[in-house]
Amino acid sequence: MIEMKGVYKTYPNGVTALNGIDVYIEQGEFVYVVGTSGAGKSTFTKLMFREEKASEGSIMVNDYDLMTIKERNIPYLRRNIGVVYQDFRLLPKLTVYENVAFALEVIEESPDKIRRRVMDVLDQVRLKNKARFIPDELSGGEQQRVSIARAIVNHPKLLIADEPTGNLDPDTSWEIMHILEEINEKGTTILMATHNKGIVNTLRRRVIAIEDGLIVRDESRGEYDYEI
Ligand SMILES: Nc1ncnc2c1ncn2[C@@H]1O[C@H](COP(=O)(O)OP(=O)(O)OP(=O)(O)O)[C@@H](O)[C@H]1O
Repeated sequence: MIEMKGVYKTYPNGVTALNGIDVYIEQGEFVYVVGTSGAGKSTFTKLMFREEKASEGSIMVNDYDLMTIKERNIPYLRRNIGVVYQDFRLLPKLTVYENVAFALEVIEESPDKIRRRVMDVLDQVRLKNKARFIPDELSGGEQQRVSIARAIVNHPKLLIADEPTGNLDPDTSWEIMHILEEINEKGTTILMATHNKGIVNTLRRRVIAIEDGLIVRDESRGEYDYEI
């Protein structure tokens, strides 16, 4: 569950990226966040895992109050949130297996549990056969699937994807979308910032449009509605 009320974000350089956001997202929803470049989409998503802190307003994510959360509790908030980026952000010297296991090792799961869970999740993104490869030996779509596996290995309630298909060709982008849909069907909330008109207009879901730091449109089964 995500709830924002009267949320403003002004960066230290004086740029106001969010201008009074009110939104409620239920557990299990699939939401696209659309808007022109610089509209505030990334800022909106970054507030949810406390990558950035709001300047004003209230934000609740999975029962955490993000305005009052203590620094030492932020890692616990983040255990329930997976994040996927346009540029994958894998560790280049680690194998596929190690990139995914890393997220569990830092929370000190037992080796047995780690092995089982990593192979399960690699199976889910159809990369079990490439567990020993390093990122450079994979295609862009495969790298993005590793980054999705890493994001969901801990069973997060929320998966944030910031332009996950931005660096991929159309076929590969659809592959990624089908995986995100499967993850959503298992109950994970998905929040996806995107410029991909074809995907938004085909795979109809809730669309939140942001312009100049404000939500200007919020429709279930909405449209992309921009030229780019
Ligand atoms: N760390 C930062 N410091 C200062 N200003 C920032 C910072 N991050 C973003 N901004 C500014 O905040 C505004 C919103 O940026 P944001 O990245 O949220 O937009 P966006 O909608 O995600 O854009 P894009 O589609 O290009 O990724 C822009 O004017 C941007 O320059």
